[in-house]
Amino acid sequence: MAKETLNPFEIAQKQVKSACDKLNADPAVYEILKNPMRVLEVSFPVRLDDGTVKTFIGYRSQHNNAVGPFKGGLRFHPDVTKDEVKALSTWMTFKCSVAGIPYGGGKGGMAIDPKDYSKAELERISKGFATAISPIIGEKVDIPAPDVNTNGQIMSWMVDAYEKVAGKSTKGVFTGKPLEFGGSLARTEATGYGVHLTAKKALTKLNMDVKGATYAVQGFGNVGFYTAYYAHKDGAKIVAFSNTDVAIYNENGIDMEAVIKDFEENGRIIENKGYGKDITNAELLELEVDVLAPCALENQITSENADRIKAKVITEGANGPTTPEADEILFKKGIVVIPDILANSGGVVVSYFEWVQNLQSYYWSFEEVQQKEDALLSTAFEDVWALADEYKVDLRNAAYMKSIERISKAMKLRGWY
Ligand SMILES: NC(=O)C1=CN([C@@H]2O[C@H](COP(=O)(O)OP(=O)(O)OC[C@H]3O[C@@H](n4cnc5c(N)ncnc54)[C@H](O)[C@@H]3O)[C@@H](O)[C@H]2O)C=CC1
Ligand SMILES: O=C(O)CCC(=O)C(=O)O
Repeated sequence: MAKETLNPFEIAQKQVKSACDKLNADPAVYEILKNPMRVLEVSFPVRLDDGTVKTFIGYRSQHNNAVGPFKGGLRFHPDVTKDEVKALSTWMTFKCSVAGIPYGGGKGGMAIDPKDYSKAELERISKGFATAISPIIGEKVDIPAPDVNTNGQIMSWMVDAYEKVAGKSTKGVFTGKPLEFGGSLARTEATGYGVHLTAKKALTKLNMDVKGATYAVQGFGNVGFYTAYYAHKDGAKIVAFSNTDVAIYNENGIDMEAVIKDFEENGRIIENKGYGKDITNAELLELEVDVLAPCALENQITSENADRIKAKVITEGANGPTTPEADEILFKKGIVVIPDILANSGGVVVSYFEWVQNLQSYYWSFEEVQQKEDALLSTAFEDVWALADEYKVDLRNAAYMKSIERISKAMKLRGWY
């Protein structure tokens, strides 16, 4: 057997190829979808607080815009590579399509750790990056948003830099903005809300009740926290969570009211304040739970550990946490994997709502946004579940198949093949 690849772009290509084959799609469809349409690498100088100048490298990958403008986040993380950004942009194309929103896929990033810089430096870096990619982004062209280690403040700096280049007010060029600056209610909560919503739907399909269902959540940032928050709200028992500082297990259920207070006060969980016993991140993945939610980074569930996973449902908050080899093992074990492009699509869905509100300059209530998110995700989940049933494939293949049907029609109508 060939050695398992952990290169996210090779993994993304494998996933697209697998679904194209299962659909018996015209060979031109994979030929077009296997590569991003454009990948921009930029290098720009920033003056640091000590007076020295440092050059930063950034990427923006635009995978496919047959359905609509490119859309997807910007990541600031030391491990960012061009191939990672290409993979993430590929996943965005299929994510937007499976959710039924009018976008293609894009993604960008820089290999930096924001913790290494002062707030003033981070502002100059963010504005420098936005200016450097400004020739290829725009409200109707490519609309970035937050991803790992980026947030509403960073989006606001980027809007400011972009508007200076564009010479006009155009807040809809970035989403994930703070409320006071054109953001949408329910965007902060949106991804985790959807990650839990899709898990709840899978539990129902398995005739299991969400009340009392046990959850383990790996990665406790924006996505992981709100996944646990909404699961807790629905009566589930959060037995474990982790981030880069802690990994905690409590078989009786973690005191979520205390954790929510801690998170809201500090922006993250820095230490284990008696929430349970310390475990490792690897142990968390292998716990006997009803729902496992990997909400951190890629390649967490591989052929190395897939056999030891005991969860009944895996809901992928993160992008790319499971390799294709692991998928096969999990499918054989009967574990339901709700793929990233479906499970975490709530974020881009509400980014879409933010963009629509920006274009109209008319803003909706929290409830209205969340109801609309619920409606889109529920339809997508049911469609993907039915397709998986029809073709006897896993939900990942089914989600790609549903997307490819839509994208290939748009490409055909445009005369691309
Ligand atoms: N923020 C959003 O709206 C969306 C995010 N995603 C994906 O969700 C994932 C998480 O993103 P965010 O929550 O936004 O980022 P974040 O920066 O808010 O949080 C990331 C969390 O993961 C933890 N983490 C990092 N490496 C880890 C490891 N090896 N083990 C355990 N924990 C680890 C960090 O400590 C932090 O708690 C990423 O894959 C991202 O692409 C997907 C869809 C939308
Ligand atoms: O909100 C968005 O536009 C993009 C979110 C994103 O980057 C993702 O879904 O991975």
